[in-house]
Amino acid sequence: MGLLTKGTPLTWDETVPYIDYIKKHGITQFINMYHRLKARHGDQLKWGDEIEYTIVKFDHENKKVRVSCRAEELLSRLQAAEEVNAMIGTANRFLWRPEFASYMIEGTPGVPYGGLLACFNIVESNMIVRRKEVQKLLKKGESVLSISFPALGTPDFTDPPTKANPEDVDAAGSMFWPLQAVYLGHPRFKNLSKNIRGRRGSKVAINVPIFKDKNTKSPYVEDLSAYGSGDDVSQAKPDHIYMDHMGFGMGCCCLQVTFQAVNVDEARWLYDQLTPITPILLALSASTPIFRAKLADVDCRWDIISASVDDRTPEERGLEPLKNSKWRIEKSRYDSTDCYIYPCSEGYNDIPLQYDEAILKQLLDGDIDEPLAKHIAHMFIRDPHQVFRERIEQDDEKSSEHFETIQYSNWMNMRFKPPPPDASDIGWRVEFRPTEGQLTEFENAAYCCFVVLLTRNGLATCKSAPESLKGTAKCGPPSNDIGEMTVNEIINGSESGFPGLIPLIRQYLDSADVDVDTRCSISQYLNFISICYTTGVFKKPGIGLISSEKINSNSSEKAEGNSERAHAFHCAGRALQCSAQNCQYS
Ligand SMILES: Nc1ncnc2c1ncn2[C@@H]1O[C@H](COP(=O)(O)OP(=O)(O)OP(=O)(O)O)[C@@H](O)[C@H]1O
Ligand SMILES: N[C@@H](CCC(=O)O)C(=O)O
Ligand SMILES: N[C@@H](CS)C(=O)O
Repeated sequence: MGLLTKGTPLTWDETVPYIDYIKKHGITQFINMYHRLKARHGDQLKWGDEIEYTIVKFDHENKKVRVSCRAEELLSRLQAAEEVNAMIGTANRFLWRPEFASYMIEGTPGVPYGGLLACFNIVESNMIVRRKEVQKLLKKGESVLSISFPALGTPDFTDPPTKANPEDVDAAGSMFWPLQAVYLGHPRFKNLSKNIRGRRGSKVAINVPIFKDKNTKSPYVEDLSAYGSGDDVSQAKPDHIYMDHMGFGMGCCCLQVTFQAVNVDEARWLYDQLTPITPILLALSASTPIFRAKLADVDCRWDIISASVDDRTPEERGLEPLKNSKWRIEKSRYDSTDCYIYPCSEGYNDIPLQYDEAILKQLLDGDIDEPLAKHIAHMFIRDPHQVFRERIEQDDEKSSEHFETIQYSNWMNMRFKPPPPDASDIGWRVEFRPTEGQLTEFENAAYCCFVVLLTRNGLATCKSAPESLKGTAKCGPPSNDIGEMTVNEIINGSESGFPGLIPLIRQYLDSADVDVDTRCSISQYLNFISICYTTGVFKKPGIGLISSEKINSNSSEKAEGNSERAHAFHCAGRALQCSAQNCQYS
């Protein structure tokens, strides 16, 4: 959902003179916050899921499904219940927040779950009732999906009807994506897309490999003349599905899980331990094989979102010699993490990190230890895209807004989240972000509980978090105990001796105090993940920490096994059928 403060948003050109100021103060805010909260200890394990939903509308007469752009109206009704609960002092069962698109809403449990294993038994039912809560407000023909809509950006994909206008700067110049499909109830989303375009110097270009069957022409070149011409289509590549707006990525649905750690050290350790799991969960949960109603040769949203917010200049992308930009940047700001942050993980950091020396120095001078300072400095190579005129001057002792504007627009597979400055009951957290939204509550609950259970299980065979960061000298060199395994072996165990994540979780449950009913629910989740067919999607997986370079190569190799997987759709017997032009339920 991101940072939703309000004010008069600056355009990209208006932002430029303030960039250095905002970064400097963002870092000061982080330093102040870190020292104020670093000793915070004893927070309970808490966790919660976030599901992004798409509202659709069926037009049975014309056999067509469109997205229904009613998020703002639905949210005002869903959120009204929160206000009433606040007045009468009752806990919320759910919380509802806006997301990028005008057809999307995000739902979370009203309060985070706690450490009891019995919580695993209410996750799915909370998700079921959460969906019902929305369904109650839907109009005839409307439905709510927790997967990404496959026909985004096709002509006539919205209800009410809208039309893209490449001349509209507010719509970031897209020839497919109408402004009305962006959530306009908060300036964040329109502003981000406009300013990403402003910084990049052109609209974003997303090219996804098309799936080729025997009838697909080779090369496959789409006739885009009905949409635009000249500059509008100049970035479209043959053999690819072309898209040109942030919404094609950010308008996809994901399932995220946030954990609260006992203290900052544990949060940093958890961040590192979960990082190698992220590409595996992305592959397992892959459920986005169709873009602009065309079958793609990838089945995840990841590369599409990554390209959809890629604000790097041509110089930063390596297309032109460096002249005005400071450096080449390897990746978009939505991508995988580049470094571990727990001190004992430092030996695994083998990707050269870019950072501004002055920013790193500011952090080190502010007594932030080196691994954390480098992580923050590396995030701060990105410029802010959401600056409000009234909020430039801030009290750096009290506010963390300049820090958060950059932190919340570094959309990485993991996020390390300091406690909010104004909420004393929330501790240091990490967010697990790669998982794709699934069609059913059962699947969403299964992936969510699986990730949470991994954190209970000492993250499989890994050592538990050392007691204190002061022990860094005893960390020792990086382990060589690394083997190559398929996802199937990682999940279910390998002949080479790795027991597998699911058997390890089962072992843990055998020794834990868990009631029969909860154990039964968890067993079904584990069985589902265990049998969900996985091919050797990764060439270089590992368990525990592996080098950060390997994690990144895993991410880029994720598409390799795709042709062997009939997309994740078979796992749940889904009935959504898509032709080249649109999607329908059979
Ligand atoms: N103290 C807490 N500990 C752990 N999880 C929490 C805590 N408070 C809220 N959550 C859970 O964190 C999730 C996201 O809540 P939060 O308000 O932090 O969102 P956010 O920071 O805006 O999210 P995002 O990073 O996706 O933009 C929800 O699932 C919620 O239940
Ligand atoms: N919709 C985005 C995530 C949005 C966010 O950053 O919360 C996704 O599918 O990853
Ligand atoms: N979830 C995204 C959508 S742009 C954000 O607000 O950061």
